[in-house]
Amino acid sequence: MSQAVAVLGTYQSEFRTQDPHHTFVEQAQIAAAGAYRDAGMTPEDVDAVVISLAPTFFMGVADADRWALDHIFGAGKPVFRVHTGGATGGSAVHAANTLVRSGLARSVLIVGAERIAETPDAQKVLNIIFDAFYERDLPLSTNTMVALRATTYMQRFGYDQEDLARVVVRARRNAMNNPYAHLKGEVTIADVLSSRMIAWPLKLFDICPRSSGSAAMIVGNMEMAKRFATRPAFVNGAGARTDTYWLGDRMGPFAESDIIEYQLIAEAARACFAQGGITDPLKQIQVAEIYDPYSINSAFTLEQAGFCSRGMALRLEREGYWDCDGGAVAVNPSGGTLCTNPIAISGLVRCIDAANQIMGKAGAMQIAGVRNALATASGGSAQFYTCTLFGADPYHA
Ligand SMILES: CC(=O)CC(=O)SCCNC(=O)CCNC(=O)[C@H](O)C(C)(C)COP(=O)(O)OP(=O)(O)OC[C@H]1O[C@@H](n2cnc3c(N)ncnc32)[C@H](O)[C@@H]1OP(=O)(O)O
Repeated sequence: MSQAVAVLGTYQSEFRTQDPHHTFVEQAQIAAAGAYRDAGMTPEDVDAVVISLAPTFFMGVADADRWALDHIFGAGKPVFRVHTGGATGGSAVHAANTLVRSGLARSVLIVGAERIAETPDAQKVLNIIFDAFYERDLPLSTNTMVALRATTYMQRFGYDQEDLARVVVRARRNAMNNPYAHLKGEVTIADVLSSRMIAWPLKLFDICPRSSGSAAMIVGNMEMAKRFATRPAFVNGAGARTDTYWLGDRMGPFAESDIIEYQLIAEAARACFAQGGITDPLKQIQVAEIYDPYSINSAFTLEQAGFCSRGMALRLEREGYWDCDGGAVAVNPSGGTLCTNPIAISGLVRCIDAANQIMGKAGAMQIAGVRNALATASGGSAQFYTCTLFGADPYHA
């Protein structure tokens, strides 16, 4: 029988544009030590390490995971590096979950760090994730790619830039309660609409910043949970799906999936919810930490994951459906990826914020009575999707 998997400790740093006082390995070590401290554990209590690390170009060192290994207490243990673009942190949690659930490890440290803003123009680096022959010269970047998706979605469902702006206003307001958030503050719809145009319809405030910082989580089996945790969160579902590399095969009448609406996240969510006993996400999930690097992204994910029907998320936003105070589901009490995006660990931070809600450790972000919390991630230009469900009790499907 598979083992129940519990979150035993978490750590995240404050996020900012640059962190000139620490190297990448120092950031990673601070996070690992922080998670050990939080769990009351030492490195000897952990059997394996998963490193959450997206493109290493941003660190200026090839294979920065190797550089960090000694500093995160990884030497002498099995170590796995995971990389699925923006979904990296979600996939890293899934890898650790698999190691513990299968009985191969009693407990696993997941750790990573990011310093994307040290690259003068991150979009030039992000451009090389696209196919060299057919796509790269278009020219695509994450900003233009998502703008393409946003334009089509808005046209399909009749939305305007104000609908996008409303998401930003909620995210920045929520982030006021998050001591670790990069961008926060009370901004108005007018502020968002008048911010600098980057790629129509996305303006500066519709787009995530480039964030530096680090994060870590320790997961363990029931025996470790009894030793080290008084109120653990349980990893009750881990669903993931991967799309083809080729953008052209995800568009048009003959496409097998729809890149515009993040169709594959529906399958990832279905698999995740089936494992965790969720049949009606809107009724059973109290907090959703959605990976939303752009104001448009949470709409795709909420719809595909079954919180509302297609094309409805931004209409429900107008009615406060996703608000922390009085909404149907508290979406991104942390402010989400729109306020903080350290790509290599953004998915991990979503998981930490969701798990902390279950463990009652979310501080000023805490939502009352959380029994189930969802964390999502997407990356590699919408090629990889992960959904992770945390619960207050272990669930056996
Ligand atoms: C879905 C996936 O596949 C995976 C993904 O996650 S896709 C997203 C990946 N991330 C990105 O593509 C990064 C997107 N962001 C950017 O490209 C840039 O931040 C930007 C074009 C929006 C702005 O660039 P810029 O003006 O050169 O800003 P940058 O040099 O980063 O930062 C300068 C200042 O602006 C601030 N800033 C950056 N982005 C901001 C934003 N969106 N709103 C408000 N302020 C912002 C920074 O905090 C910084 O202020 P401080 O110096 O006080 O720290």
